[in-house]
Amino acid sequence: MRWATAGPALSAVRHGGRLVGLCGRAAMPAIWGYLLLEILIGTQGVAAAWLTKAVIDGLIGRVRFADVLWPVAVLSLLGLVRGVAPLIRRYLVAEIDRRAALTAQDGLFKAIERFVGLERLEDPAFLDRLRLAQQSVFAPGGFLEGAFGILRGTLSLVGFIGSLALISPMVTGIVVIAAVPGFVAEFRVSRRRHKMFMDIGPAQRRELFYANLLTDAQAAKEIRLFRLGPFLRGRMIAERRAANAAKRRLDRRELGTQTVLVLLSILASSAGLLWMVVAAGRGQLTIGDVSVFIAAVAGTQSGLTDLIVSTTVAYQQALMFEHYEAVLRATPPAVPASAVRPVPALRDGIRLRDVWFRYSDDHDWVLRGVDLFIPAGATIALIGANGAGKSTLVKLLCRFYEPTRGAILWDGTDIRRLPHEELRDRMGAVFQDFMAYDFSAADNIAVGELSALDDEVRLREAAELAGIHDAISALPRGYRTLLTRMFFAGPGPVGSDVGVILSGGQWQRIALARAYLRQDCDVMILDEPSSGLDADTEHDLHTRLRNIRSGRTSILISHRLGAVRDADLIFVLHDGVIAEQGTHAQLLALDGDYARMFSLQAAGYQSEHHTGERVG
Ligand SMILES: Nc1ncnc2c1ncn2[C@@H]1O[C@H](COP(=O)(O)OP(=O)(O)OP(=O)(O)O)[C@@H](O)[C@H]1O
Repeated sequence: MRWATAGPALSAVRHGGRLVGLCGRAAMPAIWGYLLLEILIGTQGVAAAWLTKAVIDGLIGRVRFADVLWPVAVLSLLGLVRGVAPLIRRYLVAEIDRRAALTAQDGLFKAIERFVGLERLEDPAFLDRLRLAQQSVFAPGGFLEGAFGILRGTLSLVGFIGSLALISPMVTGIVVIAAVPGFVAEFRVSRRRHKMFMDIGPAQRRELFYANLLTDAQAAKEIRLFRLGPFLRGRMIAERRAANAAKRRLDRRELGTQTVLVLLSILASSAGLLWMVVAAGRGQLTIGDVSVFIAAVAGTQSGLTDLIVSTTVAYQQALMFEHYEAVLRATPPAVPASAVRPVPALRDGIRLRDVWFRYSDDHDWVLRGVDLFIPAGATIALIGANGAGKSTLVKLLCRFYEPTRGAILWDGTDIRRLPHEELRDRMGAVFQDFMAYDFSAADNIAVGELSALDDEVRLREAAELAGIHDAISALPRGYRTLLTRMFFAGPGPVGSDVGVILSGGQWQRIALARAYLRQDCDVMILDEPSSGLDADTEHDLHTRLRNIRSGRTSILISHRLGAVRDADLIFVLHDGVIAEQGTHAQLLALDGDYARMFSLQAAGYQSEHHTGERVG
């Protein structure tokens, strides 16, 4: 993967434009309001200083009461701006932040959906980047706050520096020059902080992993039985300590730099005030001038600090947004709906032509030139030892990975040339590691085919076929019962129902019900669909599947050879190639691996049967 390599400052400017664009798309009216307020806030300080001078000079010059009344009235109005504008600004900032973060988050997850396969989600470097990208959904709001802070600071500075320059160009020069090291130092710290966040990313992700593990109900059994708590907690704390050490180093450096800068700035303003006392003593300044001078020195200093802080915030957020942009760059572009051609129904069959596959260059080959043909309408079985590559092969069929060499042809067309979503729409599957979602029973079945989400009849039909309807009906809220104890079923804790936990076999039936929702699909993949089922249900499952799927293509993976013997074709995967293929009878006659495994399993059942008889 190629990440951006442009200089940080340049890329910050580039990202800045995009961040503002994103904020604009999310909350344009609020941005205009915010801008107006910043202009008001940025200019009111200078206006107040000059109005104060007018009042003081007017009073000393003994002008008419009416002549000082208008500056006093405007000063009161400015007081109102000073009091209320920051409150409204806070609301607008929060609103822009919320909206922009929502837009950014939506964009990020839409981009993640566009990944065709699983490789990225198994790449630690990408996952580190993704975590930072998730954090950077708040960057647009933060950047705008920084950018508008720069505007506010600049407006205020122009006014104060101008006022100061009118009274003493020399003092102005000293105060401004004293601020330059601050800018340089803050930029450096920002860059270091950004790099530090990238460096500690993996440690933070591991810490989160341990923290989640320690509170995960599923992991709790082993954690308690094997007394893993202190061990995992120790690792979690070690990761946190490592991250803390990196943060502490930077904080100390920042503390030192900032202390020096503050001293420099105090020195500059003290020099200015000293000059003012001398000049006022010589009668070169009026009392009004003195009041403007004092306000201008303070205003210039706070304006410069504001400017430095705002620039740093904007810069940091822009750097942070690089992660967001990098994830978006890594995703394939969205395909316009008009350009998508539907995948035609399978007529002839699926052919794997000399398929080689390994998960990455660092991994061994899993498949080493697999050639096989799955005729349309046939039930084929895939068998082989643990790790032989059976699940990998079906993952390739679903385009979760691409073959490293060779091709998979859908009626003669390379599946890489077919739109992956349409291809997957033609498939149903029960994966070996199917998901148990923390949803209701209805939702857990409907995930197999979302068009059935609110269709109780279809959901019930699928559940009946999978033999789980009765169990679901008996739950406290039937199909609406949550199949988790992570959440409340109702809106709040008091009086709300909590969910239930299903058994492993019941979950397997839920997964089957999902697949039944797609019973009309072209290709059904069943990867160990019956491993958790009792003997009766397993038999029932295979009979039902045979009847429902009769005439449709099915791929069955199972270690229980009794379950696959009725398949039209059985493929034995060994050492990354198809070592044997044929019907059950043909493979028994061949007397190879299949025959050996089958007799071994059959002998196991036989001996148990005999042992049982003896005991009985
Ligand atoms: N995502 C992955 N990344 C790297 N290696 C993987 C990945 N998934 C599987 N493997 C490796 O690929 C090989 C084949 O695994 P696969 O799950 O396809 O085997 P299988 O035949 O389905 O095994 P089983 O009968 O145990 O389910 C194994 O050596 C496994 O370690």
